[in-house]
Amino acid sequence: MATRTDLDGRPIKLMTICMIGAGGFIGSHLCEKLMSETPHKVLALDVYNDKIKHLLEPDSLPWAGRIQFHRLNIKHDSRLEGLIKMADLVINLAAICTPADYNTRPLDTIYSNFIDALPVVKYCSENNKRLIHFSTCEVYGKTIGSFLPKDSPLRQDPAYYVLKEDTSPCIFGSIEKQRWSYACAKQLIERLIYAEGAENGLEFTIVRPFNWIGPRMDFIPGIDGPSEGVPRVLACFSNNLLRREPLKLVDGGESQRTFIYIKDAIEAVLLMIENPDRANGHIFNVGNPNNEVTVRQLAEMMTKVYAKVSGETVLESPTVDVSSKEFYGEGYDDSDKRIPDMTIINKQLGWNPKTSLWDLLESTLTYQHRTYAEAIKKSIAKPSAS
Ligand SMILES: NC(=O)c1ccc[n+]([C@@H]2O[C@H](COP(=O)([O-])OP(=O)(O)OC[C@H]3O[C@@H](n4cnc5c(N)ncnc54)[C@H](O)[C@@H]3O)[C@@H](O)[C@H]2O)c1
Ligand SMILES: O=c1ccn([C@@H]2O[C@H](COP(=O)(O)OP(=O)(O)O[C@H]3OC[C@](O)(CO)[C@H]3O)[C@@H](O)[C@H]2O)c(=O)[nH]1
Repeated sequence: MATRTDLDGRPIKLMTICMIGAGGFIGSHLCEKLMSETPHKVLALDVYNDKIKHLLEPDSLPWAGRIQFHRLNIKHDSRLEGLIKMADLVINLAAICTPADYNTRPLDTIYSNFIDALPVVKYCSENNKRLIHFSTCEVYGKTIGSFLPKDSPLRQDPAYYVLKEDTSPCIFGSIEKQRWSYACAKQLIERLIYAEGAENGLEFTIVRPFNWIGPRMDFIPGIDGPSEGVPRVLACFSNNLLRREPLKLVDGGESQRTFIYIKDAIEAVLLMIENPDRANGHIFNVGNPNNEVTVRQLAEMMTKVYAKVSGETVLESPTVDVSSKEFYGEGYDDSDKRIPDMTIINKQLGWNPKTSLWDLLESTLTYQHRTYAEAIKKSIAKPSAS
């Protein structure tokens, strides 16, 4: 490999990266990128490795020896500190991060996103290890604009809805709206990391992903995950399309999101990894402000794209409305709108997202169809045991 240089033209030092949560959606793409495009070593920690199996086997892979999987639960495993000590950089992705869990398993959610992350921060601080911690766009909660009257002209003013790392407030609902257990736990761990930086000199970067989507996200219920499980919206809608069921729109599908292709987002993370002088001490929004849709529009676009890639016809009634209480249960609430401000990441790393929503859905739904269509057909054909 030719000498690789950072954004300031300096040679990039070879690193050993301890990646916690490496077996998940983002972790699998980050491992893939690090193996195929860099010479860095990865200590991949997770409870599962199904999504990175293709990187671990067979032994003849060009990167064999550069990625090592350690099956462990960071809640209770004495190997964690030793693995952190072996690394130059720690990336923490481990979390419960599916909204269906926030109001139904609030304790697990708070423990996972705050308590379980504490030893990671402590070991990094005590051993002078750089930390890239994955937080979330949900720390912003609701927009200021959502509290204005529906017909207020101020709702059109970006000052009332664009989310900025250094100035936007974090607006959550009441305590009984347990949806916010996740955002609140993520906010507190961000504050703790920031304080470790300020008081003890911890070198850190905090990433706030804005709805990264793509292949390998979550699971398809009844195929590679529990039949009653509720994954994030991409997998929910993929599951509906694969089964030829109407897509379920929660509370009318009026919430707005900006979706970014996982491969664009991973480029941003690689820049953070390899440009510590530009990334340390910063909190970065990572999203695609150009890909904003309502959830209803997302459903309509996914329906069209799926018809194109599968060759199947569209259902007569492609969507159905459900209440959030019916779909998620008591205590659900929602972020109304999520547009990331890109000033800081642009200035520090010169990064911009590239892929349009249509294009990213086309490649993702092609993957979903290729990976799951046969398995779903078989599962439907199989008479259920009664
Ligand atoms: N995907 C997104 O758009 C998005 C948006 C906002 C925030 N995030 C954050 O990014 C991170 C990764 O998200 P993802 O989408 O890849 O989720 P994911 O669920 O696919 O990955 C998380 C991984 O962490 C592992 N994990 C959880 N608890 C663990 C423990 N105690 N010990 C060991 N491993 C454990 C899980 O097994 C899983 O493989 C999370 O912190 C999440 O909050 C993601
Ligand atoms: O079948 C469905 C599933 C969901 N919805 C609605 O879609 C919106 C988005 O839902 P989802 O992708 O599940 O998650 P959120 O965007 O609300 O939250 C995530 O954002 C980042 C992260 O931190 C980690 O990924 C997580 O908290 C939402 O409005 C659902 O109600 C639907 O209509 N139908």
